[in-house]
Amino acid sequence: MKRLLVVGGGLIGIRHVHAAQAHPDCVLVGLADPDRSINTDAPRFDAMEDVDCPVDGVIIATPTHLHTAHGIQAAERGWHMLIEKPVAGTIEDANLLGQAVASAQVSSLVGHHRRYHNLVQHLKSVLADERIGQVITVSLIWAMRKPDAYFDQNWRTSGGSPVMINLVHDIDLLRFVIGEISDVAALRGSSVRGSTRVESGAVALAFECGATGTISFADTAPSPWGFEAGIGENPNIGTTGQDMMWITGTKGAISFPSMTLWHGEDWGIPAQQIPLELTSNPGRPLDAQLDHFLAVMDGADPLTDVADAAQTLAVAMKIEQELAAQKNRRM
Ligand SMILES: NC(=O)C1=CN([C@@H]2O[C@H](COP(=O)(O)OP(=O)(O)OC[C@H]3O[C@@H](n4cnc5c(N)ncnc54)[C@H](OP(=O)(O)O)[C@@H]3O)[C@@H](O)[C@H]2O)C=CC1
Ligand SMILES: O=C1CO[C@H](CO)[C@@H](O)[C@@H]1O
Repeated sequence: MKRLLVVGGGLIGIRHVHAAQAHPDCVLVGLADPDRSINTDAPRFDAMEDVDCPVDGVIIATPTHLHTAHGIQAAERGWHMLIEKPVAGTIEDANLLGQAVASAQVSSLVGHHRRYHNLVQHLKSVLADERIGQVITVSLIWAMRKPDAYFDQNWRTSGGSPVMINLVHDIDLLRFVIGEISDVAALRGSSVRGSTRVESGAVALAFECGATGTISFADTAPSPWGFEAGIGENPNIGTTGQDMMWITGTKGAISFPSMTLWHGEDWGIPAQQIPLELTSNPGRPLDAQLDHFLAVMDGADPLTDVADAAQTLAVAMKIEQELAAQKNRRM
């Protein structure tokens, strides 16, 4: 039975608390968070430093800029760690964390939980099996309207760019199913809320395999299109079941998450829809991620560790830097 600690009990941390409490192979030793108003029956600590009981692994779900400090502390105490995404607030911080993990010889896993969704894994194998030939293009939309309160007087007020909070998931998804990203360019959208942070924009991507892609994103536009809306994986976000990603290749195309597969020839012949057998969903990605974290603590290879997640972060940071250098476009 693995002893788990959760640090940070906000929007995602409390979901980790519930997942750990429900898991038969681990016991939650506590939640460390200074906010005593959090509604939980887990044993409480005000800070990670106060934890005085044995711990095997920690889930770090604090604001992004604190991941490195908490991760280094965990490594020094010999605890394996699951760190929420993005792995750190800067590349320098990610490298420091990577060094601490390596020198303490503990395992790390980063919370890019979409990798555990069975449809994502199915898409990865469809592309790897070249069911659409060689990937040529990908178009992805992530657009939702987050409530104003989400950004009100907290760490997201100025640091809450959807690139670091949300696109980092999409970037990781693209790396996972298509391959490494070699180049990016980005344009900043208009500010609707009047904030200084990025709110929306457009990104162009080049992949090492030769494919190119685009991402349109906004946290100011209520829309049916986005991973969470399409998949229904986040209890706070309404599900529409609509596609949010369209991939073309030399032999056909596929849209996601409907996994609608098309085969085509030349322009005179309409593309044909090909039935694809889908396996039933084995469970929620956050639970599957926890299963994997427990295995990683026993020596399994992590699906994405600090070093791998730092590559996703590097792409997000490059986009963020390009956008930060541009003025808000006016409506
Ligand atoms: N994988 C996923 O689907 C998701 C991942 N995330 C990631 O998780 C992280 C947290 O995001 P989110 O849950 O939205 O943020 P929240 O602000 O909702 O939660 C963060 C919590 O950490 C607490 N906290 C702050 N400082 C400390 C500290 N030193 N020690 C212990 N606890 C502390 C905060 O307390 P207080 O409010 O009092 O400051 C708050 O309760 C981010 O990196 C984010 O990108 C977020 C959402 C979903
Ligand atoms: O990491 C995340 C943070 O923002 C979104 C909404 O709060 C989540 O769905 C997402 O997975």
